[in-house]
Amino acid sequence: MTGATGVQDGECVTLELLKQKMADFTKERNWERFHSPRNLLLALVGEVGELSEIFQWKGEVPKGLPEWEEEEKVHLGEELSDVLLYLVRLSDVCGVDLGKAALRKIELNAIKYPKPSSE
Ligand SMILES: Nc1ccn([C@H]2C[C@H](O)[C@@H](COP(=O)(O)OP(=O)(O)OP(=O)(O)O)O2)c(=O)n1
Repeated sequence: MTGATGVQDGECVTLELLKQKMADFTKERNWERFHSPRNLLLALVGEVGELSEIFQWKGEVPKGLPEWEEEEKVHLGEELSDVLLYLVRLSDVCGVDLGKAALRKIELNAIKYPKPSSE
């Protein structure tokens, strides 16, 4: 089953697929002129603000969000997606391979913050 997403159940959603879908979405609407690096960065920051609003005034919430209504979780997924999609698109228009850059950064993090030595 692919449902509305075009992705098979159990199939991994790759950054490459999201990048291609965002590129197609933009081209089909002739919006490429709006998707400049600066505009995308501002859009990304705006969506981070919308994501923050969901948690605003709630205080600390337990992992898994057990007390949240389904509707709130759907909304959370939408705002997380907006952030991810603008990040993927920003990386693309800047010519940065986000997946490779992120893997490299994880390596750098591991060097900067070594595992505790076993006693
Ligand atoms: N110029 C644009 C406008 C929108 N989008 C895409 C990327 C985001 O995933 C989503 C953002 O759409 P909206 O600006 O309508 O923001 P919201 O979906 O958050 O709506 P609202 O701000 O009304 O909650 O659409 C895009 O790629 N380029």
